[in-house]
Amino acid sequence: MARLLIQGFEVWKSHLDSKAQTDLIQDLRPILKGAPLFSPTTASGKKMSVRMTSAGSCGWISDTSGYRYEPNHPGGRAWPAIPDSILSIWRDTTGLDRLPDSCLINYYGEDTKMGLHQDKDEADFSWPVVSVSLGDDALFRMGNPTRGGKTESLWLSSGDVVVMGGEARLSYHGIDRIRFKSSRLLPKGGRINLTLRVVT
Ligand SMILES: O=C(O)CCC(=O)C(=O)O
Ligand SMILES: [Fe+2]
Repeated sequence: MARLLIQGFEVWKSHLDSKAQTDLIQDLRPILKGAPLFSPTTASGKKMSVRMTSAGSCGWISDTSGYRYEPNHPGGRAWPAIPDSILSIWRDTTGLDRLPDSCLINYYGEDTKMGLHQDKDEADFSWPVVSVSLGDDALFRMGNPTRGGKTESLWLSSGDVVVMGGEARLSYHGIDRIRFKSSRLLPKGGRINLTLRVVT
C-alpha cells in the first residue's frame, strides 16, 4: 500500500491484492493464446532473454531491423485488446482519461534480465509509462535520463506498480535479475511484467 518516490519513479507497493493478481493472470491467458510469447532479437542480432507479446492497437517489436511499434503480432494477426482489468490499473495510478494504446507483456523465466534502457519509441513523452509486476520478485534498477548516472535498486514484488512520468519518463531502468520461484502466482514460476504506454 505504501507509495515510494525513488529518483522520480513512483513505486506503488502492493497496489494489487492477491485476488486482483490471480484475476489478471486469468485475463492474460486468452491473450497469450491468441498472441503467443516470442523471443525478440536486438538490432545487432542478439536474442533477448525475456520473451514478450503485446495487447492493444500497437505492440512493441524488436528484430534485426530495429525497435518499433507494429499493428500486428509477428504471426500476422492483430494484437488482442487490452482488458479492462489492466486499463483500470492505469486509471487508478495516473488519473488520466487518455488510455494507453499498448500493453507490452514481458515474461521473465529463470536467469533472465533486461539491460538498462530508456523507453523512447513513443510519440509523446508527456504521457507516463505504467509498469505492473506479477509473479517472481525482480531487482529493478532506476537511473536518470542520462546514461551512466547514479542508480538505485529496489526489489519489486507481485502486485507492485511503477509509474514513470515527469522527470522519470525518460530515465534509464532495467531488471538485473529475478528470484526464480519466489512467488507461487505462476505455476511454472517466473515473472510477468505489463508495461502500459501511450504510443501514438
Ligand atoms: O520488467 C520490468 O519491470 C521493466 C520492463 C521494461 O522496462 C520494458 O519493457 O521497457
Ligand atoms: Fe522499459
